[in-house]
Amino acid sequence: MTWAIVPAAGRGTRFGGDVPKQYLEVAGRSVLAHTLDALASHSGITGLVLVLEEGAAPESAFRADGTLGRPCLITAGGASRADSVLAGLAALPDSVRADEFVLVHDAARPNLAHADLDALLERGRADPVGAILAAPVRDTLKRAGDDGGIDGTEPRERLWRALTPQLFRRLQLTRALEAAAAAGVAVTDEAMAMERLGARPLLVEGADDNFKITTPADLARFAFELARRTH
Ligand SMILES: Nc1ccn([C@@H]2O[C@H](COP(=O)(O)OP(=O)(O)OP(=O)(O)O)[C@@H](O)[C@H]2O)c(=O)n1
Ligand SMILES: C[C@](O)(CO)[C@H](O)COP(=O)(O)O
Repeated sequence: MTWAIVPAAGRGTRFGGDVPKQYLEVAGRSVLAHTLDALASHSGITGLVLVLEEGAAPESAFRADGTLGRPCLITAGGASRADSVLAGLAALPDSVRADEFVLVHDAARPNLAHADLDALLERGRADPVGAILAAPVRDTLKRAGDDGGIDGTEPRERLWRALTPQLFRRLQLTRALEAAAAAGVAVTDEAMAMERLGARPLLVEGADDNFKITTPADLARFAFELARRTH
């Protein structure tokens, strides 16, 4: 069984608007509530650590009536996603051993399928280091010039898009994130912090529709995907 850390302390600046995107509603529930349910409804998840912006009201985040059916601890995040993940790691119960795998999943990725979680947990736990869900790049990649013209085409062989959840051992991930912070390196995912220390986490292919809600178009896409799945 695995604890899940859910970084949800972002402001959603690229999305725009006054309400951070994780609190916007789709089908009557917040994006965050959909994400928490996707995790809490999986039998392999022991509990969740929800990382919210300092001072955020948990009740505004999700149904606070305990209907998740799993322990859900709440802690304050930090200025960066990495800071928030470190806060989530520190908030895990003492019962979560240093060598125990924990997973980190973006609150902004509500469309997580249990089949992907199954694959990550099974293959990640069998790896010495851990694993991440990822999707192979399938489009041609262009490098842009300052004038908006194409400077060139980048080789896409063996390029993958990192998704979440990402699965690593509690102490190893904590130390990797702390080392990156101490070196002044802004890591954009957990794997990057591990890679810096020479680790080679396993890539586990995940569904393309486990996308991150970053812009309004992504929210509309999630609403469509949810309607398609539930009707
Ligand atoms: N200081 C931060 C920044 C981000 N996140 C979380 O990390 C996830 C992925 O980050 P992103 O999509 O970049 O969210 P925001 O930082 O809110 O978006 P933006 O960069 O557009 O402001 C989100 O669930 C977000 O809430 C966090 O917990 N703490
Ligand atoms: C962790 C992540 O979702 C993997 O793709 C991504 O790096 C988050 O980046 P963001 O800029 O914090 O959204």
